[in-house]
Amino acid sequence: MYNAKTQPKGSSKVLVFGAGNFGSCLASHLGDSQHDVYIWAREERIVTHFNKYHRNAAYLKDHVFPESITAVGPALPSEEFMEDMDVLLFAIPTQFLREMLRTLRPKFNIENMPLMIFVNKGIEVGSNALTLEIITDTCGPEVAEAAAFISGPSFAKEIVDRQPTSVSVASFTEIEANKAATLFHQPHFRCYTNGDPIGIELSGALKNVYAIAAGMSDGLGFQNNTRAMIITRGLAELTCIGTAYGASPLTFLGLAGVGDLFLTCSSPNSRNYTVGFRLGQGESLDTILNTLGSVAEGVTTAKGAKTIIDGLGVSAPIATAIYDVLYNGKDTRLAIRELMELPPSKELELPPTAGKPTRHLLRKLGMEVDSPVPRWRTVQILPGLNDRQ
Ligand SMILES: NC(=O)C1=CN([C@@H]2O[C@H](COP(=O)(O)OP(=O)(O)OC[C@H]3O[C@@H](n4cnc5c(N)ncnc54)[C@H](O)[C@@H]3O)[C@@H](O)[C@H]2O)C=CC1
Ligand SMILES: O=C(CO)COP(=O)(O)O
Repeated sequence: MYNAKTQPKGSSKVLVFGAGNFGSCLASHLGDSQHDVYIWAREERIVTHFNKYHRNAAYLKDHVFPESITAVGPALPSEEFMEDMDVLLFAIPTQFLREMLRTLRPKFNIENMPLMIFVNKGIEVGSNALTLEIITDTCGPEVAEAAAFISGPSFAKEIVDRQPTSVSVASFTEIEANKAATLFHQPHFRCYTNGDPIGIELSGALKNVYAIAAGMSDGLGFQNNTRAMIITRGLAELTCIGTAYGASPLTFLGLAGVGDLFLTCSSPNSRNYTVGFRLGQGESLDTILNTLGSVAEGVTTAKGAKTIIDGLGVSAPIATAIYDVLYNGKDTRLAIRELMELPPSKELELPPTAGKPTRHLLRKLGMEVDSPVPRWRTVQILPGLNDRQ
């Protein structure tokens, strides 16, 4: 029977999966706050180099990590090692997460589960699943219900430079969101909790598609008016898609929604913006992806987003145009022209919150489907859930 491990009052033992930009950055942030941190990398050379020099040989190369952090891998950690952890933090791109969780699941002691935190921002290709569904399929509904999701305007490089930063921390289970927020909260890193993990996940995944659009516009030479239009109309699309999906429209006004949308649509430090910029400048998608050196989740997420948009029957012309540019060879300048030539329409018309995908997901999770918008309240009436420590 599922049981969440009691979290210690002071320092926690944290195992971070993924030694890319964001996994390394979060390991550094937690290591800085006196937590006992381990980082798993799948490349032997990264593990060896990290433990010798306290630097990551492939990502955030200029950063010196706290000496307290230990790199492990490339073999996956043992059952005993993971059971000893208070927190398992996943910073793995969405497309690889299912395989990773499937491999790890037999090593979990479900009766003594560490807090599980996920920071990836994407939709799985093929299944169109959010991370919540991937966790449900691989680890079971109780693990998914207790999982926490961190999202918001947070470039890895700026976090390690201790730039003041804020994020949303969401879970269906309030107590777990609070635990994750407490773990990360620092004077330079504020955490706000949120009870709509589906809305938070959709925000993080879809903003990447709009970041490609904004970059593309800049790459084509359009200026500030155009970028502001894309950000604002992107927010309207994001809110319509999310509301029809069954999330709270208010979630999209938060850090993970408009906050991250604004950040990634307006900075060349965003990989998704960069993909769009280079497309606008005339490079091919293959060349860009072969030389980017890091993941841009918006490229794969555009596929799932298109299927979700079509399935919900909502109007999302920008996301659809990006899908056509990426996968149907549509010319970037033509895409912008066609968007501009659309007939006038109402500025914001929220679809009725049918929430079919959310209802499907909640049923899979074994949760009550009494409201189209999931809230902590819904979770709290389930017997026993509040008793979890
Ligand atoms: N970099 C950033 O500022 C932020 C990134 N994120 C999200 O965090 C997630 C990870 O992003 P980054 O660390 O930036 O990506 P990255 O491209 O810097 O690193 C990717 C990591 O995934 C690992 N990886 C690649 N293939 C794998 C596989 N088959 N199995 C397991 N691991 C594999 C790589 O070894 C590497 O450690 C993404 O979903 C991203 O959207 C979220 C917030 C900020
Ligand atoms: O999500 C991010 C910052 O919040 C990082 O964006 P990119 O993946 O586009 O670099």
